[in-house]
Amino acid sequence: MNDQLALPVGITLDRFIMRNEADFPFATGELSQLLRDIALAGKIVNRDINRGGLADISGQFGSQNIQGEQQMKLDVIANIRFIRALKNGGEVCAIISEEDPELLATGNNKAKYVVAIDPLDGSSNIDSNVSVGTIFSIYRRLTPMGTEPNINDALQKGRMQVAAGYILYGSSTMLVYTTGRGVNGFTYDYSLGEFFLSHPQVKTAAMGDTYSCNEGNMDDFPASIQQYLHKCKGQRLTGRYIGSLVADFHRNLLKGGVYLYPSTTKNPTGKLRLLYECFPLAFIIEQAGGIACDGKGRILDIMPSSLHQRSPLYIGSTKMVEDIYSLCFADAS
Ligand SMILES: O=P(O)(O)OC[C@H]1O[C@](O)(COP(=O)(O)O)[C@@H](O)[C@@H]1O
Ligand SMILES: [Mg+2]
Ligand SMILES: [Mg+2]
Repeated sequence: MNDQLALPVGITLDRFIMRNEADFPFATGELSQLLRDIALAGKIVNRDINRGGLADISGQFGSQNIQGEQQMKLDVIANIRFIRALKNGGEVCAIISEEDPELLATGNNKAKYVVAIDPLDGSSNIDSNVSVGTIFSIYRRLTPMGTEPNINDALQKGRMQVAAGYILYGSSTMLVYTTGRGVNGFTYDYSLGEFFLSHPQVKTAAMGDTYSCNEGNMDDFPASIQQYLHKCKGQRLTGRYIGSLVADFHRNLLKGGVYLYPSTTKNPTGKLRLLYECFPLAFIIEQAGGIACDGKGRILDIMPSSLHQRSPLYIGSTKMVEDIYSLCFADAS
């Protein structure tokens, strides 16, 4: 009997986390518990998103976030769910969220970790039933345990992340993360309420045939990027742009490709935010064998100076990002 067809393969997220804990000699279980807290909040938000078209949670919330963006109801709901799960979990002393202007101290001053989070990525797609996501990044605090956390705990280089990941709410729901030992993907089985390992040790191709970019802004892009996009067309590469960073990133991660969000006149320093969009995805792509840069250097080497700092982002298959980088470099010199 071919049991491949009969039983779901892969171990549960919980068991995987436990096994991986053994890789860290000084592990105390706090990071494992924090990952479980995030997965639980993800399941709850997944349920909310599945109901996304129903009147009570669709549409705008009626307020703006610090980025000047209209908040969708699901932005606010997802933000509340994740902040509650992180506070109640007890492993996090401070949170940086796209939806909150300031650093949020959780009151767990004995806690070791700081989390930066984009509770709902792809907000412009929420009401049209297109894939959206959640992006998270985890650091060890710099201030002593037991004291009040402060902004320095949040303003660390991307290289200092101890873990990062995203949840993709798409045709299936997936959790993809790294703790610096490769990238693993888990698919949610609704009938069992469990995430199962479905994509072990994900590696991205050095060269892909897909580029993702909002070409509507083409005339605003730096000359080097316009040159690169013309080159992509010349090579008959495929243009794919969902408009949800997590979804575009995930496709390119699995199939090879590059995602570009350059600076524009509207966003001269880029649109995407370093702490809870660029840094976590850069950590994942580097663990999967790809790279991420801002046109001047590696994203993970940037030292942030503000919580909601933006950056241009070029991320994906190594050969494609290196191509962009050398054009940007030539343009700058
Ligand atoms: O509409 P644009 O300018 O192409 O921007 C789309 C990009 O902005 C984002 O929606 C920004 O993220 P949020 O939805 O979390 O604000 C990305 O997901 C997406 O890739
Ligand atoms: Mg986002
Ligand atoms: Mg968002």
